[in-house]
Amino acid sequence: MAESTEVRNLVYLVTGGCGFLGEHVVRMLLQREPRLSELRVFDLHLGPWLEELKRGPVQVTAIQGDVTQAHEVAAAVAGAHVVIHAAGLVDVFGRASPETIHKVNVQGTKNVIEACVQTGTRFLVYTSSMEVVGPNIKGHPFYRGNEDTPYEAVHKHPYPCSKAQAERLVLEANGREVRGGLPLVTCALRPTGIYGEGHQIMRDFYHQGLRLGGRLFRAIPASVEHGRVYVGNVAWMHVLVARELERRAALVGGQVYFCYDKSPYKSYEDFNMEFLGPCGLRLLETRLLAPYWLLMLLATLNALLQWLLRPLLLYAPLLNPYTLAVANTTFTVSTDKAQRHFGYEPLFSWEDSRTRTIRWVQAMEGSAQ
Ligand SMILES: NC(=O)c1ccc[n+]([C@@H]2O[C@H](COP(=O)([O-])OP(=O)(O)OC[C@H]3O[C@@H](n4cnc5c(N)ncnc54)[C@H](O)[C@@H]3O)[C@@H](O)[C@H]2O)c1
Ligand SMILES: C[C@@H](CO)CCC[C@@H](C)[C@H]1CC[C@H]2[C@@H]3[C@H](O)C=C4C[C@@H](O)CC[C@]4(C)[C@H]3CC[C@]12C
Repeated sequence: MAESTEVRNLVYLVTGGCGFLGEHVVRMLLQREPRLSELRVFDLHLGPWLEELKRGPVQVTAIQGDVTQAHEVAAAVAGAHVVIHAAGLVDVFGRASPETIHKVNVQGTKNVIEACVQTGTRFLVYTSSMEVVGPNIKGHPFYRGNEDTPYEAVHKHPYPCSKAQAERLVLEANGREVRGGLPLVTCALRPTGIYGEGHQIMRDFYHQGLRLGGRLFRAIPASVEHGRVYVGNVAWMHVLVARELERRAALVGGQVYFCYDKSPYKSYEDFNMEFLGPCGLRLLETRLLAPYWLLMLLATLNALLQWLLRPLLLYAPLLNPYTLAVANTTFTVSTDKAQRHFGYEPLFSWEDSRTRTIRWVQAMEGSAQ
Protein backbone atom coordinates (compact mmCIF):
# COMPACT_ATOMS: atom_id res chain seq x y z
CA MET A 1 0.00 0.00 0.00
CA ALA A 2 1.23 3.51 -0.79
CA GLU A 3 2.35 5.62 2.19
CA SER A 4 1.05 9.15 1.78
CA THR A 5 0.29 12.33 3.66
CA GLU A 6 -2.59 13.27 1.31
CA VAL A 7 -6.08 13.39 2.80
CA ARG A 8 -8.05 10.23 2.13
CA ASN A 9 -11.55 11.35 1.25
CA LEU A 10 -12.51 9.75 -2.07
CA VAL A 11 -14.88 6.85 -2.62
CA TYR A 12 -14.38 4.76 -5.76
CA LEU A 13 -16.59 2.03 -7.15
CA VAL A 14 -15.23 -0.62 -9.53
CA THR A 15 -17.88 -2.72 -11.26
CA GLY A 16 -16.62 -6.10 -12.43
CA GLY A 17 -13.93 -5.64 -9.77
CA CYS A 18 -13.34 -9.37 -9.39
CA GLY A 19 -12.73 -10.07 -13.08
CA PHE A 20 -9.37 -10.40 -14.85
CA LEU A 21 -8.97 -6.66 -15.44
CA GLY A 22 -11.11 -5.60 -12.47
CA GLU A 23 -8.82 -7.26 -9.92
CA HIS A 24 -5.79 -5.44 -11.36
CA VAL A 25 -7.71 -2.12 -11.26
CA VAL A 26 -8.68 -2.73 -7.63
CA ARG A 27 -5.10 -3.55 -6.61
CA MET A 28 -3.70 -0.63 -8.61
CA LEU A 29 -6.11 1.83 -6.97
CA LEU A 30 -5.05 0.64 -3.53
CA GLN A 31 -1.38 1.06 -4.45
CA ARG A 32 -1.52 4.25 -6.50
CA GLU A 33 -4.48 6.39 -5.45
CA PRO A 34 -3.43 8.05 -2.18
CA ARG A 35 -6.69 9.99 -1.83
CA LEU A 36 -8.80 6.85 -1.65
CA SER A 37 -10.79 6.37 1.55
CA GLU A 38 -13.22 3.66 0.44
CA LEU A 39 -13.07 1.23 -2.46
CA ARG A 40 -16.30 -0.52 -3.38
CA VAL A 41 -15.85 -3.69 -5.39
CA PHE A 42 -19.06 -4.68 -7.16
CA ASP A 43 -19.33 -8.01 -8.96
CA LEU A 44 -21.70 -10.86 -9.65
CA HIS A 45 -19.11 -13.22 -8.16
CA LEU A 46 -16.87 -11.97 -5.36
CA GLY A 47 -13.31 -13.31 -5.14
CA PRO A 48 -11.92 -14.68 -1.84
CA TRP A 49 -8.73 -12.59 -2.38
CA LEU A 50 -10.74 -9.48 -1.41
CA GLU A 51 -10.50 -10.50 2.25
CA GLU A 52 -6.75 -9.84 2.44
CA LEU A 53 -7.29 -6.30 1.04
CA LYS A 54 -9.60 -5.40 3.90
CA ARG A 55 -6.65 -5.17 6.29
CA GLY A 56 -5.12 -2.03 4.70
CA PRO A 57 -5.76 1.69 5.41
CA VAL A 58 -8.53 1.93 2.79
CA GLN A 59 -11.99 0.59 3.55
CA VAL A 60 -12.65 -2.14 0.97
CA THR A 61 -16.35 -2.87 0.61
CA ALA A 62 -17.28 -6.01 -1.32
CA ILE A 63 -20.70 -5.81 -2.94
CA GLN A 64 -22.17 -8.88 -4.57
CA GLY A 65 -24.53 -7.50 -7.20
CA ASP A 66 -25.77 -7.57 -10.76
CA VAL A 67 -25.40 -4.59 -13.12
CA THR A 68 -28.64 -5.54 -14.84
CA GLN A 69 -30.51 -4.78 -11.60
CA ALA A 70 -30.93 -0.99 -11.50
CA HIS A 71 -31.66 -0.84 -7.77
CA GLU A 72 -28.52 -2.84 -6.87
CA VAL A 73 -26.39 -0.55 -9.02
CA ALA A 74 -27.94 2.62 -7.58
CA ALA A 75 -27.31 1.42 -4.01
CA ALA A 76 -23.65 0.70 -4.83
CA VAL A 77 -23.10 4.02 -6.65
CA ALA A 78 -24.73 6.26 -4.03
CA GLY A 79 -22.04 8.37 -2.37
CA ALA A 80 -19.22 7.30 -4.71
CA HIS A 81 -17.11 10.06 -6.28
CA VAL A 82 -15.83 7.98 -9.18
CA VAL A 83 -17.17 4.89 -10.94
CA ILE A 84 -14.95 2.63 -13.05
CA HIS A 85 -17.36 0.46 -15.00
CA ALA A 86 -15.43 -2.64 -16.06
CA ALA A 87 -18.18 -5.24 -15.57
CA GLY A 88 -19.13 -6.92 -18.79
CA LEU A 89 -19.93 -10.17 -20.44
CA VAL A 90 -16.86 -10.97 -22.55
CA ASP A 91 -18.08 -13.72 -24.84
CA VAL A 92 -17.02 -14.29 -28.42
CA PHE A 93 -17.40 -18.07 -28.17
CA GLY A 94 -21.19 -18.39 -28.13
CA ARG A 95 -21.43 -19.32 -24.46
CA ALA A 96 -24.12 -16.73 -23.68
CA SER A 97 -27.10 -15.71 -25.80
CA PRO A 98 -27.03 -12.40 -27.70
CA GLU A 99 -29.88 -11.22 -25.43
CA THR A 100 -27.84 -11.88 -22.28
CA ILE A 101 -24.78 -10.13 -23.73
CA HIS A 102 -26.93 -7.12 -24.59
CA LYS A 103 -28.59 -7.11 -21.18
CA VAL A 104 -25.31 -7.13 -19.24
CA ASN A 105 -23.24 -4.88 -21.50
CA VAL A 106 -25.85 -2.36 -22.68
CA GLN A 107 -28.63 -2.37 -20.05
CA GLY A 108 -25.98 -2.76 -17.34
CA THR A 109 -24.19 0.35 -18.62
CA LYS A 110 -27.48 2.29 -18.82
CA ASN A 111 -28.08 1.37 -15.19
CA VAL A 112 -24.65 2.64 -14.19
CA ILE A 113 -25.20 5.96 -16.00
CA GLU A 114 -28.66 6.45 -14.52
CA ALA A 115 -27.34 5.61 -11.05
CA CYS A 116 -24.67 8.31 -11.42
CA VAL A 117 -27.28 10.85 -12.52
CA GLN A 118 -29.73 9.98 -9.76
CA THR A 119 -27.24 9.82 -6.91
CA GLY A 120 -24.97 12.72 -7.93
CA THR A 121 -21.80 10.82 -8.90
CA ARG A 122 -19.89 12.97 -11.38
CA PHE A 123 -17.05 10.88 -12.76
CA LEU A 124 -17.46 7.75 -14.85
CA VAL A 125 -14.77 5.76 -16.66
CA TYR A 126 -16.02 3.05 -19.00
CA THR A 127 -13.92 0.04 -20.05
CA SER A 128 -14.77 -0.18 -23.71
CA SER A 129 -12.80 -2.26 -26.21
CA MET A 130 -10.83 -1.93 -29.45
CA GLU A 131 -13.61 -4.14 -30.80
CA VAL A 132 -15.98 -1.17 -30.99
CA VAL A 133 -13.82 -0.11 -33.93
CA GLY A 134 -12.70 -3.41 -35.37
CA PRO A 135 -11.67 -5.71 -36.89
CA ASN A 136 -14.80 -5.23 -38.96
CA ILE A 137 -16.76 -8.00 -40.70
CA LYS A 138 -15.03 -7.14 -43.99
CA GLY A 139 -11.60 -8.00 -42.58
CA HIS A 140 -10.13 -4.57 -43.34
CA PRO A 141 -6.71 -4.09 -41.73
CA PHE A 142 -6.23 -1.32 -39.15
CA TYR A 143 -2.49 -0.81 -39.11
CA ARG A 144 -1.13 1.11 -36.12
CA GLY A 145 -4.06 3.47 -36.23
CA ASN A 146 -5.14 6.08 -33.71
CA GLU A 147 -8.46 7.40 -32.38
CA ASP A 148 -8.93 9.54 -35.52
CA THR A 149 -7.94 6.96 -38.13
CA PRO A 150 -10.88 6.46 -40.51
CA TYR A 151 -12.19 2.89 -40.40
CA GLU A 152 -15.47 1.31 -41.40
CA ALA A 153 -16.69 0.00 -38.04
CA VAL A 154 -19.33 -2.55 -39.06
CA HIS A 155 -20.20 -5.34 -36.65
CA LYS A 156 -22.59 -8.24 -36.51
CA HIS A 157 -21.35 -10.20 -33.53
CA PRO A 158 -23.27 -9.50 -30.28
CA TYR A 159 -20.13 -8.73 -28.22
CA PRO A 160 -18.67 -5.85 -30.32
CA CYS A 161 -22.20 -4.59 -31.06
CA SER A 162 -22.96 -4.40 -27.34
CA LYS A 163 -19.64 -2.72 -26.50
CA ALA A 164 -20.18 -0.13 -29.26
CA GLN A 165 -23.69 0.64 -28.04
CA ALA A 166 -22.58 0.89 -24.42
CA GLU A 167 -19.65 3.15 -25.32
CA ARG A 168 -21.98 5.47 -27.24
CA LEU A 169 -24.30 5.71 -24.23
CA VAL A 170 -21.40 6.60 -21.95
CA LEU A 171 -20.07 9.30 -24.27
CA GLU A 172 -23.53 10.77 -24.86
CA ALA A 173 -24.02 10.97 -21.09
CA ASN A 174 -21.04 13.33 -20.76
CA GLY A 175 -22.34 16.70 -19.59
CA ARG A 176 -25.68 15.42 -18.26
CA GLU A 177 -26.73 17.11 -15.06
CA VAL A 178 -26.41 14.86 -12.04
CA ARG A 179 -28.21 15.24 -8.73
CA GLY A 180 -26.91 18.45 -7.16
CA GLY A 181 -26.78 20.24 -10.52
CA LEU A 182 -23.19 19.56 -11.65
CA PRO A 183 -22.32 17.91 -14.98
CA LEU A 184 -21.39 14.26 -15.39
CA VAL A 185 -17.89 13.73 -16.84
CA THR A 186 -17.37 10.48 -18.74
CA CYS A 187 -14.76 8.85 -20.93
CA ALA A 188 -14.11 5.45 -22.48
CA LEU A 189 -10.90 3.43 -22.68
CA ARG A 190 -10.52 0.95 -25.52
CA PRO A 191 -7.98 -1.73 -24.64
CA THR A 192 -6.61 -3.96 -27.37
CA GLY A 193 -6.34 -7.67 -26.48
CA ILE A 194 -5.35 -7.73 -22.80
CA TYR A 195 -2.82 -10.26 -21.46
CA GLY A 196 -1.14 -10.88 -18.15
CA GLU A 197 -1.67 -12.64 -14.84
CA GLY A 198 -5.17 -14.14 -14.71
CA HIS A 199 -5.81 -14.22 -18.49
CA GLN A 200 -8.19 -17.11 -19.07
CA ILE A 201 -7.54 -17.51 -22.82
CA MET A 202 -3.78 -17.71 -22.22
CA ARG A 203 -4.53 -20.41 -19.65
CA ASP A 204 -6.64 -22.26 -22.24
CA PHE A 205 -3.87 -22.11 -24.88
CA TYR A 206 -1.32 -23.30 -22.35
CA HIS A 207 -3.38 -26.29 -21.31
CA GLN A 208 -4.19 -27.08 -24.93
CA GLY A 209 -0.45 -27.07 -25.68
CA LEU A 210 0.25 -29.39 -22.74
CA ARG A 211 -2.45 -31.79 -23.93
CA LEU A 212 -0.85 -31.80 -27.39
CA GLY A 213 2.52 -32.87 -25.97
CA GLY A 214 4.01 -29.38 -25.66
CA ARG A 215 3.03 -28.26 -29.16
CA LEU A 216 0.76 -25.60 -30.61
CA PHE A 217 0.05 -25.32 -34.31
CA ARG A 218 0.30 -22.08 -36.26
CA ALA A 219 -3.03 -21.18 -37.82
CA ILE A 220 -2.48 -17.45 -38.40
CA PRO A 221 0.22 -16.05 -40.72
CA ALA A 222 3.04 -14.41 -38.76
CA SER A 223 2.52 -11.24 -40.82
CA VAL A 224 -0.91 -10.50 -39.27
CA GLU A 225 -0.45 -7.99 -36.42
CA HIS A 226 -2.74 -8.19 -33.40
CA GLY A 227 -2.68 -5.43 -30.78
CA ARG A 228 -2.00 -6.55 -27.20
CA VAL A 229 -1.62 -4.67 -23.95
CA TYR A 230 -0.44 -5.73 -20.49
CA VAL A 231 -3.21 -5.82 -17.87
CA GLY A 232 -1.18 -3.79 -15.36
CA ASN A 233 -0.89 -0.95 -17.86
CA VAL A 234 -4.62 -1.12 -18.64
CA ALA A 235 -5.32 -0.86 -14.91
CA TRP A 236 -2.86 2.04 -14.62
CA MET A 237 -4.54 3.94 -17.45
CA HIS A 238 -7.90 3.55 -15.68
CA VAL A 239 -6.47 4.87 -12.41
CA LEU A 240 -4.78 7.83 -14.12
CA VAL A 241 -7.75 8.92 -16.20
CA ALA A 242 -10.11 8.55 -13.22
CA ARG A 243 -7.80 10.86 -11.25
CA GLU A 244 -7.62 13.43 -14.03
CA LEU A 245 -11.34 13.48 -14.95
CA GLU A 246 -12.07 16.26 -12.48
CA ARG A 247 -9.01 18.42 -13.18
CA ARG A 248 -9.20 18.07 -16.96
CA ALA A 249 -12.95 17.63 -17.40
CA ALA A 250 -13.17 19.92 -20.43
CA LEU A 251 -10.44 18.04 -22.28
CA VAL A 252 -11.07 14.43 -21.26
CA GLY A 253 -14.88 14.46 -20.88
CA GLY A 254 -16.66 12.65 -23.72
CA GLN A 255 -13.40 11.29 -25.16
CA VAL A 256 -12.25 7.80 -26.16
CA TYR A 257 -8.70 6.54 -25.75
CA PHE A 258 -7.10 3.44 -27.14
CA CYS A 259 -5.43 1.60 -24.30
CA TYR A 260 -2.02 0.36 -25.34
CA ASP A 261 1.57 0.06 -24.24
CA LYS A 262 4.95 -0.94 -25.66
CA SER A 263 4.11 -4.63 -26.14
CA PRO A 264 5.52 -5.67 -29.54
CA TYR A 265 3.38 -5.88 -32.66
CA LYS A 266 3.07 -9.57 -33.51
CA SER A 267 0.53 -12.12 -34.62
CA TYR A 268 -1.77 -13.41 -31.87
CA GLU A 269 0.01 -16.75 -31.76
CA ASP A 270 3.58 -15.42 -31.97
CA PHE A 271 2.75 -13.02 -29.18
CA ASN A 272 1.42 -15.82 -26.96
CA MET A 273 4.65 -17.73 -27.61
CA GLU A 274 6.57 -14.91 -25.88
CA PHE A 275 5.19 -16.44 -22.68
CA LEU A 276 4.35 -20.00 -23.60
CA GLY A 277 7.74 -20.61 -25.28
CA PRO A 278 9.73 -20.05 -22.08
CA CYS A 279 7.20 -22.35 -20.37
CA GLY A 280 8.12 -25.26 -22.63
CA LEU A 281 5.68 -25.02 -25.58
CA ARG A 282 6.66 -24.96 -29.25
CA LEU A 283 4.74 -23.41 -32.15
CA LEU A 284 4.77 -25.71 -35.17
CA GLU A 285 4.51 -24.29 -38.67
CA THR A 286 1.48 -25.89 -40.30
CA ARG A 287 0.28 -23.09 -42.55
CA LEU A 288 0.65 -25.20 -45.67
CA LEU A 289 -1.28 -28.09 -44.10
CA ALA A 290 -4.06 -25.85 -42.88
CA PRO A 291 -4.75 -23.04 -45.37
CA TYR A 292 -7.23 -20.33 -44.47
CA TRP A 293 -10.15 -21.92 -46.33
CA LEU A 294 -9.68 -25.14 -44.35
CA LEU A 295 -9.57 -23.28 -41.05
CA MET A 296 -12.70 -21.38 -42.02
CA LEU A 297 -14.36 -24.69 -42.84
CA LEU A 298 -13.39 -26.07 -39.41
CA ALA A 299 -14.55 -22.88 -37.73
CA THR A 300 -17.89 -23.09 -39.56
CA LEU A 301 -18.23 -26.75 -38.58
CA ASN A 302 -17.63 -25.74 -34.97
CA ALA A 303 -20.39 -23.15 -35.24
CA LEU A 304 -22.74 -25.73 -36.75
CA LEU A 305 -21.90 -28.26 -34.02
CA GLN A 306 -22.48 -25.62 -31.38
CA TRP A 307 -25.94 -24.98 -32.80
CA LEU A 308 -26.80 -28.69 -33.16
CA LEU A 309 -25.59 -29.63 -29.68
CA ARG A 310 -27.11 -26.61 -27.92
CA PRO A 311 -30.18 -28.53 -26.64
CA LEU A 312 -27.85 -31.15 -25.08
CA LEU A 313 -24.67 -29.39 -24.04
CA LEU A 314 -22.62 -26.23 -24.44
CA TYR A 315 -19.97 -26.70 -27.14
CA ALA A 316 -17.87 -23.52 -27.26
CA PRO A 317 -14.39 -24.08 -28.74
CA LEU A 318 -11.89 -21.22 -29.21
CA LEU A 319 -12.12 -21.51 -33.00
CA ASN A 320 -15.26 -20.14 -34.67
CA PRO A 321 -15.72 -17.94 -37.75
CA TYR A 322 -15.66 -14.77 -35.64
CA THR A 323 -12.53 -15.56 -33.59
CA LEU A 324 -10.74 -16.73 -36.73
CA ALA A 325 -11.61 -13.51 -38.54
CA VAL A 326 -10.46 -11.38 -35.57
CA ALA A 327 -7.19 -13.29 -35.18
CA ASN A 328 -6.59 -13.22 -38.94
CA THR A 329 -7.06 -9.46 -39.45
CA THR A 330 -4.34 -6.95 -38.68
CA PHE A 331 -5.54 -4.58 -35.96
CA THR A 332 -2.93 -2.56 -34.09
CA VAL A 333 -2.89 0.89 -32.55
CA SER A 334 -0.25 3.55 -32.19
CA THR A 335 -1.33 6.77 -30.53
CA ASP A 336 -0.22 9.40 -28.02
CA LYS A 337 -3.69 10.80 -27.23
CA ALA A 338 -3.77 9.43 -23.68
CA GLN A 339 -0.25 10.74 -23.10
CA ARG A 340 -1.17 14.21 -24.35
CA HIS A 341 -4.50 14.43 -22.53
CA PHE A 342 -3.69 12.98 -19.13
CA GLY A 343 -0.02 12.07 -19.08
CA TYR A 344 -0.35 8.32 -19.56
CA GLU A 345 2.92 6.40 -19.85
CA PRO A 346 2.97 2.64 -19.35
CA LEU A 347 3.88 1.77 -15.77
CA PHE A 348 5.30 -1.62 -16.74
CA SER A 349 7.92 -2.01 -19.45
CA TRP A 350 7.54 -4.78 -22.02
CA GLU A 351 10.30 -6.77 -20.31
CA ASP A 352 8.55 -6.47 -16.96
CA SER A 353 5.12 -7.33 -18.40
CA ARG A 354 6.63 -10.36 -20.12
CA THR A 355 8.45 -11.58 -17.01
CA ARG A 356 5.38 -11.21 -14.82
CA THR A 357 3.22 -13.10 -17.31
CA ILE A 358 5.78 -15.89 -17.72
CA ARG A 359 6.05 -16.29 -13.93
CA TRP A 360 2.29 -16.54 -13.72
CA VAL A 361 2.10 -19.23 -16.43
CA GLN A 362 4.94 -21.14 -14.73
CA ALA A 363 3.09 -21.07 -11.43
CA MET A 364 -0.07 -22.46 -13.01
CA GLU A 365 -1.42 -25.79 -11.84
CA GLY A 366 -0.31 -28.58 -14.18
CA SER A 367 2.60 -26.45 -15.42
CA ALA A 368 5.39 -28.20 -17.32
CA GLN A 369 8.02 -26.32 -15.23
N1 LIG B 1 -10.02 -9.26 -21.93
C1 LIG B 1 -9.77 -8.44 -22.93
O1 LIG B 1 -8.91 -8.71 -23.79
C2 LIG B 1 -10.52 -7.14 -23.04
C3 LIG B 1 -10.13 -6.24 -24.04
C4 LIG B 1 -10.81 -5.03 -24.16
C5 LIG B 1 -11.83 -4.71 -23.30
N2 LIG B 1 -12.20 -5.60 -22.33
C6 LIG B 1 -13.29 -5.19 -21.43
O2 LIG B 1 -12.78 -5.17 -20.11
C7 LIG B 1 -13.79 -5.47 -19.17
C8 LIG B 1 -13.31 -6.57 -18.24
O3 LIG B 1 -13.05 -7.71 -19.02
P1 LIG B 1 -12.26 -8.96 -18.45
O4 LIG B 1 -11.41 -9.47 -19.55
O5 LIG B 1 -11.65 -8.61 -17.16
O6 LIG B 1 -13.46 -9.97 -18.28
P2 LIG B 1 -13.87 -10.84 -17.02
O7 LIG B 1 -14.96 -11.72 -17.45
O8 LIG B 1 -12.68 -11.45 -16.39
O9 LIG B 1 -14.43 -9.74 -16.03
C9 LIG B 1 -15.72 -9.23 -16.10
C10 LIG B 1 -16.28 -9.18 -14.70
O10 LIG B 1 -17.62 -8.67 -14.80
C11 LIG B 1 -18.42 -9.43 -13.94
N3 LIG B 1 -19.80 -9.42 -14.41
C12 LIG B 1 -20.30 -10.04 -15.50
N4 LIG B 1 -21.61 -9.87 -15.56
C13 LIG B 1 -21.95 -9.10 -14.50
C14 LIG B 1 -23.16 -8.60 -14.00
N5 LIG B 1 -24.32 -8.85 -14.63
N6 LIG B 1 -23.15 -7.85 -12.89
C15 LIG B 1 -21.98 -7.63 -12.22
N7 LIG B 1 -20.81 -8.08 -12.63
C16 LIG B 1 -20.79 -8.82 -13.75
C17 LIG B 1 -17.86 -10.83 -13.99
O11 LIG B 1 -18.27 -11.58 -12.86
C18 LIG B 1 -16.37 -10.56 -14.06
O12 LIG B 1 -15.81 -10.56 -12.77
C19 LIG B 1 -15.02 -5.86 -19.99
O13 LIG B 1 -15.91 -4.78 -20.03
C20 LIG B 1 -14.47 -6.14 -21.37
O14 LIG B 1 -15.41 -5.87 -22.37
C21 LIG B 1 -11.56 -6.80 -22.18
C1 LIG C 1 -7.54 -19.30 -34.80
C2 LIG C 1 -7.00 -19.71 -33.45
C3 LIG C 1 -5.77 -20.55 -33.67
O1 LIG C 1 -4.78 -20.56 -32.74
C4 LIG C 1 -6.72 -18.51 -32.62
C5 LIG C 1 -8.00 -17.94 -32.03
C6 LIG C 1 -7.65 -16.83 -31.11
C7 LIG C 1 -8.90 -16.09 -30.60
C8 LIG C 1 -9.60 -16.94 -29.59
C9 LIG C 1 -8.48 -14.72 -30.07
C10 LIG C 1 -7.77 -13.91 -31.16
C11 LIG C 1 -8.04 -12.44 -30.85
C12 LIG C 1 -8.77 -12.46 -29.53
C13 LIG C 1 -9.64 -11.24 -29.18
C14 LIG C 1 -8.84 -9.93 -29.18
O2 LIG C 1 -7.61 -10.08 -28.52
C15 LIG C 1 -9.57 -8.80 -28.59
C16 LIG C 1 -10.65 -8.95 -27.81
C17 LIG C 1 -11.33 -7.74 -27.35
C18 LIG C 1 -11.91 -7.82 -25.99
O3 LIG C 1 -12.79 -6.76 -25.76
C19 LIG C 1 -12.53 -9.14 -25.66
C20 LIG C 1 -11.66 -10.31 -26.03
C21 LIG C 1 -11.26 -10.27 -27.51
C22 LIG C 1 -12.52 -10.38 -28.38
C23 LIG C 1 -10.26 -11.44 -27.79
C24 LIG C 1 -10.99 -12.80 -27.70
C25 LIG C 1 -10.14 -13.96 -28.18
C26 LIG C 1 -9.59 -13.76 -29.58
C27 LIG C 1 -10.71 -13.70 -30.61
